This record gives sequence, structure tokens and C-alpha cells, in this order.
Amino acid sequence: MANALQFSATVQAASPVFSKRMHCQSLRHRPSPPLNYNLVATSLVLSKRSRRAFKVSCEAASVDLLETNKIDNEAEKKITCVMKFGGSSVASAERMREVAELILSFPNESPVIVLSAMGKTTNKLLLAGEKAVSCGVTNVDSIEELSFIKELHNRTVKELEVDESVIAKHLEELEQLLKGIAMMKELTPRTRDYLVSFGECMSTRIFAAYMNKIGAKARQYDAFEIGFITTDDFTNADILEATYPAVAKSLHGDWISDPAIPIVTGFLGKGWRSCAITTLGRGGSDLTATTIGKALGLSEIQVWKDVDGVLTCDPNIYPHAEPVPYLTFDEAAELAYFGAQVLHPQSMRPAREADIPVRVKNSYNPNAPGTLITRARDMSKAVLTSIVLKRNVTMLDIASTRMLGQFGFLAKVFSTFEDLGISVDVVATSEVSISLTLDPSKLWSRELIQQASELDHVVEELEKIAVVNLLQRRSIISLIGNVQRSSLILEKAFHVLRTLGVNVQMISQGASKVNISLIVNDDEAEQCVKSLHKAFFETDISELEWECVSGNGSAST
Ligand SMILES: Nc1ncnc2c1ncn2[C@@H]1O[C@H](COP(=O)(O)OP(=O)(O)O)[C@@H](O)[C@H]1O
Ligand SMILES: N[C@@H](CC(=O)OP(=O)(O)O)C(=O)O
Repeated sequence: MANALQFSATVQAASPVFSKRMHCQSLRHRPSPPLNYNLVATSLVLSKRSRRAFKVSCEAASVDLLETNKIDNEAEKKITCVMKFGGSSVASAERMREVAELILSFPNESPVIVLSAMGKTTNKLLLAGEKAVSCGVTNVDSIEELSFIKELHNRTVKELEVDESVIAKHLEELEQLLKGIAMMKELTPRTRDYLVSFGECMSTRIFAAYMNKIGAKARQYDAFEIGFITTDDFTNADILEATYPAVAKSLHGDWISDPAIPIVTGFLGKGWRSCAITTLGRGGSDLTATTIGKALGLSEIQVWKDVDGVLTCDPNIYPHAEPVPYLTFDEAAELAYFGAQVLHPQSMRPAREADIPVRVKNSYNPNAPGTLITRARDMSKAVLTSIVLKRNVTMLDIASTRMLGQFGFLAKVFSTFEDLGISVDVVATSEVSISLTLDPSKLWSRELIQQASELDHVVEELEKIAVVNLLQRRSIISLIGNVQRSSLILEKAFHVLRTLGVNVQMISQGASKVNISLIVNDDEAEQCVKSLHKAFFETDISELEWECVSGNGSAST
């Protein structure tokens, strides 16, 4: 019953007229006890039409309208935004308390909350799984990572003073699963996903219990039970279209019938064929949040991290990185795809499709403005937005053995990759040769031995039509910004790289118009990023501008 609304009214002095009129309405649930004189408190679920009639009746019967209206308004409140908190934001009981306080400090928002696993739980679960493969069943309970996970979650439950039963079953099951892995002596991608799901399943249960304890009504959801339907690509699954209506139905339906803050597991889904738990790739809770944003048509998606927004480069490489106040979806997607850990590579897609702004905020510093990501922004002054580094990339130089002018060479090269299921990142071509890099995330998701033999196989296949040079330990430095000013960016960048004595091995300016990629050796890459950062972000912008032909930078689409 889509329009159902819940009422509660204290009837102080009802009249026979009121009682009669109430019974005339098409009530889903008759009030109990029957409305009568001096009735105290009742709860009704009414259609919108009946609700209007009920209001009139209430007035006629001197019902305590204050109480009625209060609950009426509560039910009419719509879900307004989604707030995602990453592992670092919910790493301890103390952090969970602060996050709860943060959520409740926005009284005008009715958010859906998406949580990642506590702290480094996902990494620990993966390590525990790997150890279980070879440690023997009897030694599972002494796996250090298992003890750490148990201790962290039990301590958090205790410190938050919530019932330990909320996670007891999960901890028991986790140990059983590790014993199963030890018995089978193998950890398949499917089991790996089931294993890491314990992290999000436990963090959300603890947090929902705590919210309820402090009087903020909350309801926990496992994403794989509420319609997150994915491909069966374990460890790196894609969200399928059917997810949006299914998630909307689950969350909205519950909210209408019994409003409570939804606390949803990030990162997890359910394979459409296998019906097994899948994961959306590392950092996938961002994608969970943007998917919910699109499914519910919300006005804002917030991702709360441990940094003051998206920064001008990875702060672990260069601590003087600064927050970027505005980004477009295209810039953010490119930045994430080319390796900025701060956002999941696919997470911008649902937000862009539904045109919902994404705000990246710092849960440790909520007053910092963060980064606002929208469809368009003023690009008139933008030169470079951010520098991203993707390490340990494999590069292939492929030169055709045929004569110039032969067609079909590129098609053959790409069909080889398609047949082998390997995706390509950066490409630069001439008519008879092509240089490209392979997407490491697709290779990383496979076993190391499998990776090596797959690369051999790629080379073997390509050598049928070309001379192939396999180059490993390369890095992609992506310059994200206003490619309308590519000449200025390239001039400045190459000046920096020449000063460092670094030779660029490949360069590509993608069709996205926000990214220029440079390939250099792994061992030179960090220094390049630091020097590029100094040149672009620690130099007065006007010094960059003087050479720029006026009118070069135009507004974005
Ligand atoms: N360009 C960047 N801007 C901001 N953070 C970045 C960037 N590149 C890498 N990072 C790293 O990403 C981290 C935040 O992402 P992540 O760990 O996935 O957050 P969470 O777990 O809170 O969702 C930061 O702590 C920072 O170390
Ligand atoms: N816990 C998962 C999913 C995730 O999104 O985590 P975080 O928000 O902490 O990056 C991971 O570590 O990959």
C-alpha cells in the first residue's frame, strides 16, 4: 500500500460523530480498541485520502492533534541523502560514536547510511583466508588476524554497550568458514567474497544497534538481501540495472511503513546467476552509496573519508597535497579510474546518470568544505586539477610485421585482448605500431602464477602478427584537468620532466578531454609527481598563464 501513513492519536474527548466517521473511512487496520469516548492512543495506517478525512474528524472530535501531527510529519519526511562512511571513519567504538553524532547533527536530513568494514578488517580477513589455506584446521583459531578481528569487534560492542548477540553468530560463522577453507586447502574468488562480507555485515549490525541504543531508530540491511544484483565476477562484480528498482522498493517500502534510518552494508552484492555474495572491488562502498543515491533519486550523495576531500595528489606520495574544491563527474571518474584510491573507479557512473551531486567530506574534520562533484563547473581558470599515479603497470609495444598500409592490424590486436578477457588502459598508436598498458586491477584480481602465464599467452598470440616488447614495472602519471589547455600543461610538464632527466615512454590524451597520461619507469614516478605538484600547484597560477593564448580555456559542458 504505497500511500500508507502511520498515525498515532490521543483521543481526549471523541464524539459519536467522530467514531462513526472514522469507521466510514477505508482503514487498513481498524483502531484497537475501537474508537470511542475517552479513548487513549491508537495507531492507524491510512491511505492519503483517509488521512485527510481523519484530520477533519480529529478536529470535530477534539483529538490531541499535536501528537497526531508530530507523527504525521515524521512519516512525511522523505529520505534526503545518502552518507557513506569508509573504514577509517568507523574504525573503533570512539569513531562510531562520533559518526553517530555527526549524522544526528543534520536534523533536517533523513539519510541512508552506508558503512564499510571497521578499519582494516577487509585486509585482515583476506590475510586470515590466505593463512587458512595452508595452516591446517586445528591451527585456524590461532590465526593472528582472526584473533584481531574478534577482539576488535567484541571490544567495540562492549564499549558501545550494545548486545554482543548482534555479532556473536557472525564471529562463530567466520571461524567455521576459515576452518572450511583450511580443510579444502583452497580459497576461491567466490569464497573470498563470502569471507570479506563478514566485515561489512558486522560493522553495520554494531552501528545500527548503537543508533537504536541512543534513541535514533535505525534498521540494518545486508545489501545482498535488498536487491544489489551484480554480475558473477567475484571480487570485482558490476552492478546490474535491476538493482535500482529493487533497492528503491526495499528501502522506500520499509521507510514508508515504519521509518528508521537504514544502515546498509557497503561493498556487497548478490550474483544474479550464482545467488552468492559478491563484492564490487576494493573501495566498493562508494559505489554502493552512489547506487542508492540513484535508486532513490536523492538530492545529494556524501562520501565521508579521512581526508579533506579529493586532493591535488595522493597525500601518501606528497604530504603538501591540497583539497580540490570542485570537480566534474568526468574528472572524478578519470581520477578514480587512473588510480586515486579516494574514490572507487565505477562510483561516479550512477551519480552522473542521475545527475546527483557527490560531496567528499572528512569525518575527522567535518567543518572542512570538502570536494563537490557535479556535472559541470566553471573551467575558465582551471589548468590542472589533480595528479594521479598508477604503479606497477605492464606496457606492451607492438609493431606490425606487415607493410605500411595494411588494414586490420589494430582490430587484430584488440580482438586478442578481448578473447583473453584483458582490458587495456592507455593506448597510443601509429599505423604500424601500437603501445598500450594493461589494466592492472583486472590482472590483480587473478592469481599471480595465472597472471604471468596470461601475459606469456598475450605475447604469444600477438607475436603471430607483430614484434612485441613487454615492459613491466612502469607507472602511469595522469594529469587530470582542463585539456583545453593541453599545450600549456604539456609544456610545463615536459619542462619539469626534462629537468629531472626523465624520458616519457608513451603519452596519451584520451577522448575524455580531462586527462593526459604519461608513462615513465616505476622508480622515477614518485619524484616526477612531487616535482609536477610543485610546478603546478605551488607556483602562482599567473606564472603558468602568461604563455597561455588568451581565451584558450573555455567553460565545460
Ligand atoms: N587524490 C587523492 N585525494 C585524496 N585522498 C587520496 C588521493 N589519492 C589517494 N588518497 C588516499 O585515499 C584515502 C581515502 O580513501 P579510502 O581509504 O578508500 O577512504 P575510506 O576507506 O574512508 O572510504 C586517503 O586516506 C588517502 O590516503
Ligand atoms: N571494506 C571494503 C570496501 C570499502 O569500500 O572500504 P573503504 O570504504 O574503507 O575503502 C574495502 O576495504 O575495500
